[in-house]
Amino acid sequence: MHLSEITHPNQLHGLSIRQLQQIARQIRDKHLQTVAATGGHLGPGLGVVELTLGLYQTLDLDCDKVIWDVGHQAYPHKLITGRYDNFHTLRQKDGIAGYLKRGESKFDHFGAGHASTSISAALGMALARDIKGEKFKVVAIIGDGALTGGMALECINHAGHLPKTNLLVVLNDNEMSISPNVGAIPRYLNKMRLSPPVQFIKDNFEEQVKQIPFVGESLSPELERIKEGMKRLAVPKVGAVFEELGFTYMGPVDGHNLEELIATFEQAHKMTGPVLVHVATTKGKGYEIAENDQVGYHAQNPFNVATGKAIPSNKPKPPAYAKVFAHTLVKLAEQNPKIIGITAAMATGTGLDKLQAKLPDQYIDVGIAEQHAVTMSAGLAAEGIRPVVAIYSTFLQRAFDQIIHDVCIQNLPVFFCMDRAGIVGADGPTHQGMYDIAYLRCIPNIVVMAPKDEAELQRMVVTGINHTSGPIAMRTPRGNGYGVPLMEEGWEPVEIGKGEILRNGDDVLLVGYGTMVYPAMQVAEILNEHGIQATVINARFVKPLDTELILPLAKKIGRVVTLEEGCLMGGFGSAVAEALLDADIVVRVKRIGVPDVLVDHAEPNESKASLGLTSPQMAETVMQAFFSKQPSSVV
Ligand SMILES: Cc1ncc(C[n+]2csc(CCOP(=O)(O)OP(=O)(O)O)c2C)c(N)n1
Ligand SMILES: CC(=O)[C@@H](O)[C@H](O)COP(=O)(O)O
Ligand SMILES: [Mg+2]
Repeated sequence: MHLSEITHPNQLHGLSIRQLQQIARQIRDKHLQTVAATGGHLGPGLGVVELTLGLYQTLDLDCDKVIWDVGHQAYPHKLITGRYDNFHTLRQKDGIAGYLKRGESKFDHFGAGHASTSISAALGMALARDIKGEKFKVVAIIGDGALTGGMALECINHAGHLPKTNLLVVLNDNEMSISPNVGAIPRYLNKMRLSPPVQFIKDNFEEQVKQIPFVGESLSPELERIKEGMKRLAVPKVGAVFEELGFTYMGPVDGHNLEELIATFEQAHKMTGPVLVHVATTKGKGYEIAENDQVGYHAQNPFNVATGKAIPSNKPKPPAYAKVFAHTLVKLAEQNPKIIGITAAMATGTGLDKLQAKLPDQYIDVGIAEQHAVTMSAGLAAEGIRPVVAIYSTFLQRAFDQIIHDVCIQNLPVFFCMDRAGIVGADGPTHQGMYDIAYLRCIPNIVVMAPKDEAELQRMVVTGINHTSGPIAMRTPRGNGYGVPLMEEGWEPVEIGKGEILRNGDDVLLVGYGTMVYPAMQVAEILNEHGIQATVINARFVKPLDTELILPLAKKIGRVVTLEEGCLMGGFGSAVAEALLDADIVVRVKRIGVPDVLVDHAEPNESKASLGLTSPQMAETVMQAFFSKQPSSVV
């Protein structure tokens, strides 16, 4: 059977190991060719091909439920659940999503994107099953990185207390998060992977049994079961933590050995209560370039399969915001040992790997633990350290209470640097940085700001580190800056609460925030072509808003447009409208931003066009709102 003929995972039932190995080869090839063409997550999925096939052969996916943690590794799952034919649309507008999505397939039992949710979701389904008196199996598949997330441990604590609730947790242990995994849990897992008793049993057991006179050969069919039993004898040393927490621990299992995987899962399904099968895999398995650079091939832009090199873009790009941020942070940290950069398992994405390389003593990776990162930073700040918490806008959502409870109520100087704020593109609705303006500006004591470009970013980093005594947050977008001239050092801080006028005009006031400032200037140019003159303000701060600058101009001009790359509900435009209301200034206000919708995966510019956020579209919006121009087709 060829992979392309599989539209239902139950078609794996009855296939021989050889047939499964053949399908595994086809999955790897399809996975590699597709990601090389579209970009996406490579290493994670290549590492779970046998795990997926082995597990699914032991399940009945007409009733059993599988919940993948994060879901970035679930491309093999997608390929055997009816999405082979349109897999080439991966992560493209209206195409296959990069994570599981309940609306995309009946086999996507639970969506994700953010880590550490799978066991909780699976336990919920298992409890529902038992309440309804149904009998399906529920399996959570979680990576060793995701296991460092608090939610996963909260659920292990809960599930381990439910000896009658059947739940299988498959731990996909490849010793990697995006970067090498960190913390005591991965260290413990590694000890289990390498534990002498298990190693001995794996390496010598079969040979030893076969040499037993008379019975040796006849035991072969039972070997797997006996071996598993022997390993369980070793369990007091191996898997003790999970056993003590109420789970039956099995493993570690070779995650690329189909026979071992199938035998183990079949054993696991016979057990009652919570069971954890520890599977040892290699991230990027089967593509040597990815195996040798597991960090670099966690995710990739389109690349050449033969060389592994990214497909060169036709024009050189300005530096990424993350790179500029990291350079500035390192420069400031070199002058002040109290500056500590903190990441939650996103060293490469935030650029903090540069700080780690240059000043390792001023760098902390807490694992996938955003809540812990924030409250730990509050502790650091309470003792006079300057913590710089670099967490993506979307992942910082995890720590909303910690920001209030541990940082802002205590008015501690923690600097939140939120990369990937705004529309991120292919990662889709779970990763869009839509809500940070709204979720931060409502908290007392915090300063909230956004640079108009990468040069202002450098100035704001200085402000955030050296010119505040309380909580402060800065948002920056995914991707590259505008290529504006950058200073190597000596950056002038921006004054808190102060915006700037970039252009004057009497017909309409355009107030831009962050990544919408340059577009606001483009809108002004388009309006100018229609004889409409705009004043453009770079607000710089949503909290405190520069009311001294904005309100008198609003009153004088009488027409106000706010522009933001974030949710309109409670966002920057709401802040300006509230300030006008509070000042009893009655003017017409048009807020431009992301309406109350989820923004699906697509190229950022495609998403902006869908949302009416391109500069021509925004100019049209302004003309329709204030200058009663008849709607025309916007090119
Ligand atoms: C809450 C949260 N923080 C950070 C991320 C970014 N992220 C995506 S995958 C990943 C590493 C996951 O490691 P693991 O679970 O071991 O899966 P692997 O990539 O090794 O297969 C991280 C940190 C995320 N998805 N969710
Ligand atoms: C799966 C996950 O959450 C990360 O790998 C994320 O996709 C990284 O996003 P960036 O590519 O924007 O760093
Ligand atoms: Mg991992």
